[in-house]
Amino acid sequence: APSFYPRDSGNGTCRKTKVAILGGGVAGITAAQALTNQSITDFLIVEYNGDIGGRMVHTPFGADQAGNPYTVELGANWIQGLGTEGGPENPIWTFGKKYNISNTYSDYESILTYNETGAVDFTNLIGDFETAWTDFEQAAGTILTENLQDRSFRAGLSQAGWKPKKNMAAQAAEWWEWDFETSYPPDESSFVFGITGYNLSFYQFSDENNFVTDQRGFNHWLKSIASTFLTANDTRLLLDTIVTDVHYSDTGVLVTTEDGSCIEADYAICTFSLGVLQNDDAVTFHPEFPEWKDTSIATFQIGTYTKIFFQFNETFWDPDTQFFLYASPTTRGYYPVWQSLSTEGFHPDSNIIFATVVGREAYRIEAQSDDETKAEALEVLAQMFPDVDIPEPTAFLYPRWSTTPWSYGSYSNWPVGTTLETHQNLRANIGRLYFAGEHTSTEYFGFLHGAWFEGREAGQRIAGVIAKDAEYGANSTCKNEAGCGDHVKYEVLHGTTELYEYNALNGMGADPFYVAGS
Ligand SMILES: Cc1cc2nc3c(=O)[nH]c(=O)nc-3n(C[C@H](O)[C@H](O)[C@H](O)COP(=O)(O)OP(=O)(O)OC[C@H]3O[C@@H](n4cnc5c(N)ncnc54)[C@H](O)[C@@H]3O)c2cc1C
Repeated sequence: APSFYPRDSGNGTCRKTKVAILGGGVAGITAAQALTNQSITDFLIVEYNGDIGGRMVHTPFGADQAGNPYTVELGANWIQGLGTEGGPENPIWTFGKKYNISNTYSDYESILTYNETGAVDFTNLIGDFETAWTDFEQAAGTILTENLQDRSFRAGLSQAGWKPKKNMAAQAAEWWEWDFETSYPPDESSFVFGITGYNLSFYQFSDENNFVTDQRGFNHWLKSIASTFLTANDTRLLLDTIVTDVHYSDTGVLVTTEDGSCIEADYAICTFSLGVLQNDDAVTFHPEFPEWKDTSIATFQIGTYTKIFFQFNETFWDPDTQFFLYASPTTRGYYPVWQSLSTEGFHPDSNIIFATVVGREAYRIEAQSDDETKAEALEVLAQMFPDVDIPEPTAFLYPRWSTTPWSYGSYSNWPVGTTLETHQNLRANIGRLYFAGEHTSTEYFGFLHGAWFEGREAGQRIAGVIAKDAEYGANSTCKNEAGCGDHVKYEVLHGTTELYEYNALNGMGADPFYVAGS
């Protein structure tokens, strides 16, 4: 073994495999499927939790009339951008249909607005924001085409005439349109890549978002896919196994786990979240990452998106409305969106509603106790519904994504002034260590489908290079659009992204210029 490998601690030797897949979320399972499809069955999936699915995770909550709990999603909940007849389709939508995942169209027009005095209609501001969107998306297109400097989403908005300033209703409308999706404020988000990301999911596929209500859990589709190539107690799936160290080189990868065992692999695919990669206490990589990789990990952002669930003994809000938007008089993003599940198509008569907070408010709320959060949220409901004597919830819970040790955040976002080169360095392999996950997706970062495409890409790249090395070799076809084996990477980063760089080698195989209705 290479000299940097730690000596075997026990009397045994490390378990050996061709490909170690680190993480059993969407990217990990899709990578395993891609390997299987190319006849590479010698792999191991190493997963922290007792189940696969990663950030697509559910929990029992509250009780129905028969006393059985509902299933609610703590992480991913929507299929975002479905697809059109004959057009490209979001793979999550394809599998959702295939495995009969129950879901309901999220009607963003089904919204009532509130402030601290109760119901007040400021839906016109949502309309104003959307009018500005059609203007500023053109400006982003110009920046992209002419290789100009990126700016903040805030700057883009302002130049299109959208200036919410201290108007808290306008701030709430803006939060609803932007932060709710990206979990970052416009001030901290890239203008150009905010627009390309939006276009590639919502113009390329479709502008529909369908909310999953399946009582088997959203991840049922992923488990169904896994069951096509993993047997019931497949010894290639190592659950409840925490990776602590990864030693990598040009010849192999050694993975050590908390229980003291180790895996020696020819290749590895690390699908850990950007939050895990950024956290010094999570997993240690040996040698330390080179400057180009380290810079990209430090540059991109991982947000926090927190859903706070309540069950009451009655539905005191309008049961026919899906969304309730609240404008706090003092704090942007303070319990801003409430979503009813006690509504036709969801879980009618369940008396369940949940609030969503993101970013700094999410950090604040995740750091406080359940009781503190419950009291704040009930006070907001009392302002929204002044005629209602708000009852104590019969069930209450929320996850703490910002401190979850296998995720450290919810999903990634691109900050101001990033380039495709910076992001490509997040994707690129170092020696035999490859990376995949929602955060490595140039086209669909933040989404389940981003993780799906990137997992497949990593599996195909490795399968391709193994086939070449096996020397059936020179003529074997590389089943990967962007090539097999090593990714492109950039030791020196340029200030902007040239138009020709929008290509599959940099993860942008699709056209970033999708426009509404295309
Ligand atoms: C609150 C929230 C809401 C979201 N909403 C949506 C949505 O509505 N629609 C949508 O498309 N996307 C949504 N997303 C994003 C979506 O969940 C992710 O893009 C996707 O699940 C990421 O998959 P992945 O395979 O890249 O990463 P992960 O799912 O994080 O998989 C990585 C795996 O690695 C494991 N792991 C981590 N550390 C270790 C370790 N040390 N040892 C062993 N294993 C380890 C983890 O347990 C995990 O299973 C949401 C995410 C969150 C958190």
